[in-house]
Amino acid sequence: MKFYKYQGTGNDFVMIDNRLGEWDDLSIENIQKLCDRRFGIGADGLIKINSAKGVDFEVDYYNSDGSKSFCGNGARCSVAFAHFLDMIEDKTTFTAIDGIHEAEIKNGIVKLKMGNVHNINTDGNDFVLNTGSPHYVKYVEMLNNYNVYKIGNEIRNSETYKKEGINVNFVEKLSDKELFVRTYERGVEDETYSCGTGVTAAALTFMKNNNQKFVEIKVMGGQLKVYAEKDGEGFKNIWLEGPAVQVFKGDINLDKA
Ligand SMILES: N[C@H](CCC[C@H](N)C(=O)O)C(=O)O
Repeated sequence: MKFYKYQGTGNDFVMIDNRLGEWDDLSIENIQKLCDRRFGIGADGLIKINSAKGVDFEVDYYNSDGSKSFCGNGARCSVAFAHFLDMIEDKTTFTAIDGIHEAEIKNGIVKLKMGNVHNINTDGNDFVLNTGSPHYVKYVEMLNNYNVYKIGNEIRNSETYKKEGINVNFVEKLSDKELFVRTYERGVEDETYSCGTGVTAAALTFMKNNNQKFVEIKVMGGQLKVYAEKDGEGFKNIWLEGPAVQVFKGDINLDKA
């Protein structure tokens, strides 16, 4: 199997050009093996780029445990991959598990339009919302020293959330214009260096209390930007912007993975 390895602010993916459907039957066990950081290629997730009617392509995302979801950073990397394959120029429309997305790419920076968010719920002093995947958002102090794995794992597996699972984001306000976000990701079952839908969720919980339309987000793997407009209790015209990089390419014999 020919693969490409991409990363978006440290959230990393095995990327496969599946436009001919050669890997439609890729098993969950094989996806887990390919994502394994000791016995496989190693990644937070695997993405198949499929052909799709009426749009440029389909982004078919799997977490490293084989579960499916929408992935913001993965979608951004998919746009960079499609551009690399000369499937698109600087603008695209594609489909994913949560619906149709527009995106733009310029000099390796991908700007992805996220789905609208109709409401932000609360759980105690914390927030719960869906930005294409489900997110829990908790504001904390001194995030650098915070036990993201322990607390994130506890919330993700709590009575309320354990059935469907939820991504758990910890947020520290650095200034009126910048947040620091660390995320425990469902389906990876660990902290990742960046979570696109997660930083979007964090940004919206921040913007709901002020009139900003832009937030800079520091993540473990770099910097992301989120733009959004208030729309009643929710937000519309939400964009996630940041780098997407092809790290290497290769061939792997699935039988031996
Ligand atoms: N683990 C997430 C999907 C990937 C989200 C994250 N990698 C992103 O960039 O949005 C979930 O199961 O909902």
